[in-house]
Amino acid sequence: MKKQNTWDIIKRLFVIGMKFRTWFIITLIISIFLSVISTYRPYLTMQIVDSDIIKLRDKASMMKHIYLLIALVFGETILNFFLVYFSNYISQNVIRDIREKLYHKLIYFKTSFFDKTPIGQLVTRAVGDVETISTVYTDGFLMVFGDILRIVFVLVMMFQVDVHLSYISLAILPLMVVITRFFQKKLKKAFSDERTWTANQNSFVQERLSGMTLIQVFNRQKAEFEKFDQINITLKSALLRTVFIFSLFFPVVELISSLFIGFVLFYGGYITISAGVVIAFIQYISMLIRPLRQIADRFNNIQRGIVGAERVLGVMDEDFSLTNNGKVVKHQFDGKIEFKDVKFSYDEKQEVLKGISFKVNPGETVAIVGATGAGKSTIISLITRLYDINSGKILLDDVALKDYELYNLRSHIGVVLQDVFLFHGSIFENLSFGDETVTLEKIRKIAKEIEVDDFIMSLPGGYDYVVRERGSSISLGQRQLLSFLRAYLSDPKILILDEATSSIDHESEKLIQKATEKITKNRTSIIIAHRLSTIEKADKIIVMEHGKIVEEGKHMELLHKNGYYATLYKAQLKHEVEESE
Ligand SMILES: Nc1ncnc2c1ncn2[C@@H]1O[C@H](COP(=O)(O)OP(=O)(O)OP(=O)(O)O)[C@@H](O)[C@H]1O
Repeated sequence: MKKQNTWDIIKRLFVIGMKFRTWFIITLIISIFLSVISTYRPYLTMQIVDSDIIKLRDKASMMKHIYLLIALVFGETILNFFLVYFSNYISQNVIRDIREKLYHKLIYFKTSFFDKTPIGQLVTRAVGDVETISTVYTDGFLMVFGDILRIVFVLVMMFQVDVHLSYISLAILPLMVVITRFFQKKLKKAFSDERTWTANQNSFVQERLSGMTLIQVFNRQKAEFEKFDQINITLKSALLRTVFIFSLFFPVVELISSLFIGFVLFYGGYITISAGVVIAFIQYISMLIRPLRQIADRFNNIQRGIVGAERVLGVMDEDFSLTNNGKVVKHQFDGKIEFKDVKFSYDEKQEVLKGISFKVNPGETVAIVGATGAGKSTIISLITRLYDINSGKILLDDVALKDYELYNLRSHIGVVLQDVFLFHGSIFENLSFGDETVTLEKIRKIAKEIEVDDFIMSLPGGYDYVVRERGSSISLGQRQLLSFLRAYLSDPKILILDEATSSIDHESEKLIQKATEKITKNRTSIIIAHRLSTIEKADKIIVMEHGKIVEEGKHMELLHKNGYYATLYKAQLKHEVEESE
């Protein structure tokens, strides 16, 4: 993430906020009115005390001024309400926009970005950090403008009331500026630490909650708790540092304010200034300190918002989306796939595919087998263009994969991934997956074809049955069946099936076998095979080892060869026999 200049961030946030310029202007006008009204109040009080009460003893004039004072107080209250409401209205709209843009950006990022970035960190960016940006608007531009305006008006009024006292009071300004700057610097670092450790904690908790079963079966609760505790302690220290700075700042400001008021009282008594002037000045000093302190306070919040904005804008500035320069758009594919000397690595360290070449003719079913880590699933990721290859060529119907428009390409490929992912929601929602053209009737028709309708209907509520997060409320086999149905629904020309390695119950296994036969018919299918039945019936078997193809052919041919495949097959067969005993 690039480091950004604070002013650049402020400028960018200002530009984003300008979308709501009408509200900005309305709030600005309210702010001006408020400054005028509030600074006129002490002046009026002075008039009531000095002129109406002490000098003239004019009851009628006093009542007139008191009514005006009451009107001003009410007016101020109403305007304050609108000021707070409108500035929050602007900020909530702005952050809604930012959230939308960020999420939009994220869902188009390429897979490698998510490989490298902890999900918890992204959750912090998308939720917590965005939230802090709102303070830039609620406490930011408009409020600071209002505060500055109030300071100017207060100074003008002070000079109207008493020039000498005004000069004395002016000394407060540089003092406050120095103190504020000092605390501000300390706070910037504290905020940054605070956000970093919040993100760390989020990522840790998110990951551990996802892997809770693992933690529990391995009895790692204590060790994991200790790790969490360590992060928690650091986060607490970071938060306490912020609190410490704040706790010191406010009493110091209060102290200065009290000292100045005391001095005005002393000076007023000493050179016998009128009571009204003293009363007005006491109010003016508070009115001067309040915006000064608020500005400091607001700057702190703005600072926090800017730190958040820096992180959020940083993610938004990154361009991690997969290049989609392909122009070829097809409505119909034959389904011929060809790999020509494809080399690929996830990172610079290790080449995962070391020159893979094979061909799948339209309508064929090809099984890919090999030991774990051989690179089988990687082939799937490359066909679906989750990653781009380093060298070589992948052709689909004789056109290079990257020459196809990406979303058009993916719309013709159906995928059943090894790790079936279901979202929290009904079975129907999981199957239609946001495609509004998919109706329940259509789903049921297809489900019947691959014989999974009965199983779905046997769940409480049938297609309305709500699957818990990640599909944890249904069995692995059932999840796979749903995943089959999801892939089959779009009637893809190419089907890619990454069979789960984990064994599943006999009933689901049978259903999956039947479904596989059905859905691979009349379409090009690539199956990362772990089951013997799939392997035997395949038109071709590709055997992989350490990122290379070591054998290729039909089941019987490969068995007769008595090479790597035969060894793998026999090992699997033995395993299956042992399991069934
Ligand atoms: N996202 C990733 N980032 C970095 N390396 C990866 C990533 N995914 C896989 N690898 C590495 O690439 C190699 C091939 O992995 P791949 O998942 O393709 O193997 P596989 O043959 O499908 O294994 P399995 O049968 O266990 O699924 C492995 O060494 C693995 O560690």
